[in-house]
Amino acid sequence: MAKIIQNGTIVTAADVSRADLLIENGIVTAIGSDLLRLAPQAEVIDAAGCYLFPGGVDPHTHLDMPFGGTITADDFETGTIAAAYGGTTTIIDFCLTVKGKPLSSAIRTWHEKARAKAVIDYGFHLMISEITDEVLEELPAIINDEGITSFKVFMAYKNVLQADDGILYRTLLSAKEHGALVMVHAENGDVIDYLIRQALAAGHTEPIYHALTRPSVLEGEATGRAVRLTGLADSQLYVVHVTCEEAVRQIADGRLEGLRVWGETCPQYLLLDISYLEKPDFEGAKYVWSPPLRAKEHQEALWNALKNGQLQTVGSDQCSFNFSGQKELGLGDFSKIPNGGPIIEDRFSLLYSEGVEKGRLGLSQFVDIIATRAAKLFGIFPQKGTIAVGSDADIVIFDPTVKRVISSETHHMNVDYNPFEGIAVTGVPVSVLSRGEFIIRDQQFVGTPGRGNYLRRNKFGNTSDSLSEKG
Ligand SMILES: NC(=O)NCCC(=O)O
Ligand SMILES: [Zn+2]
Ligand SMILES: [Zn+2]
Repeated sequence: MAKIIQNGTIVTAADVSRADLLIENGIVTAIGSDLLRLAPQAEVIDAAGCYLFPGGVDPHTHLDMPFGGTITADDFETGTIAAAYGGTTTIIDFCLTVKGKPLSSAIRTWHEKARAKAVIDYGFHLMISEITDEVLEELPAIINDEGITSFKVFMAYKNVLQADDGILYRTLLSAKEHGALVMVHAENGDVIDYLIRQALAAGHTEPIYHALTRPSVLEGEATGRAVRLTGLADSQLYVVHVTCEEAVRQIADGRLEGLRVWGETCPQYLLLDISYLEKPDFEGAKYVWSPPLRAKEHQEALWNALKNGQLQTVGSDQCSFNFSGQKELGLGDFSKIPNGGPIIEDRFSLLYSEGVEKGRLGLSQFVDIIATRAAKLFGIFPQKGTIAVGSDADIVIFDPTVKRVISSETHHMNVDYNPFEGIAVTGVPVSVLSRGEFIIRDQQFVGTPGRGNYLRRNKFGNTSDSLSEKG
């Protein structure tokens, strides 16, 4: 049945306007006033006092993923339900390949994990565990047949996932040739490996040593190396989970020179700092991410970089492990703490509350960062990431006046803690539509697992928007 959303304020990355929306067959078909003229039978939804945002696009999630000897606590069902509660209607999840096996078998596995469970639409990046000649040969088919047009290469996690510079360079060349975007985890894995072994040999086993063995200079160095290799290959690069001023500077310098380089940060790096890793009773393990949380002054650098466009997106890097039984695998050895945390639900609200409410970001800038830019970079715009005639009706009806306090007692992620426990946020996604269907209505989940569609993404540079993607 057609729907009309009335009396809301529509916010896109381009403008803010008071207008009504007509939704038919899952698509926005008109924006304006007096829309009942066009669809007299439509269900009318009153959004007075609310913003209408495009559904969030989270470009960085790890659901149902084996990592560090365990498997993430959230799968495609719990993870996407939590995402929906939080105002995110599209995710791009990392399909982890298996060493020695064809890429296509990992992709099959990821489809099986997602198909019957996802409640929102989803695409895949490929997270390549080992890049060999065979893997490089397989990439063009993955891009063309699967619509997977971005690959993550690791410069860290030595002896597990790390690729060397030659491999990164060849991946950049292949991406340029076939129309893909290379994503990079930029930390100097060789030096980190040495520092970890030194720390453990000296008997330093606590969570704080996770951060102390991964100093920001090693993220800056690796980021600079990746940016320079991208320039040499005349390719395109997206640096995931940027945490520090040194890395921002490398990305900004590359962009100033006209290189096709973009950067993502995450809520944890904007809001939490290294002191959290020193919490007693091993609680610091809850705050173990790679790269790690940094000294507080880096937060200002990241906010400024978002504001002035040096960084373009905020991903959740959702990668949840329970404290009990999972993070605890690192008791007695910080290097065995599974990396990552549960953020998929709170990414949208945290960025609104800490960004827009606190005057760090404008409304349209918020939409660009939370939805539009990722949709453009990853080849799903304008189907996703905006409110426009012809776009999917993925809409968040957002009340900017309601306040709530984040807590694991009330969150919907399948995990026993929340890293933002006790933080108050202003603004709540009251109702969320995905392709015109309510999946959250009045803060209650009303969707169905399995309704989410797989998104076959456009090649990099294949839409007018990613071609002109400079800003
Ligand atoms: N970021 C993190 O700590 N965990 C997830 C895996 C990754 O993105 O490197
Ligand atoms: Zn990473
Ligand atoms: Zn990640």
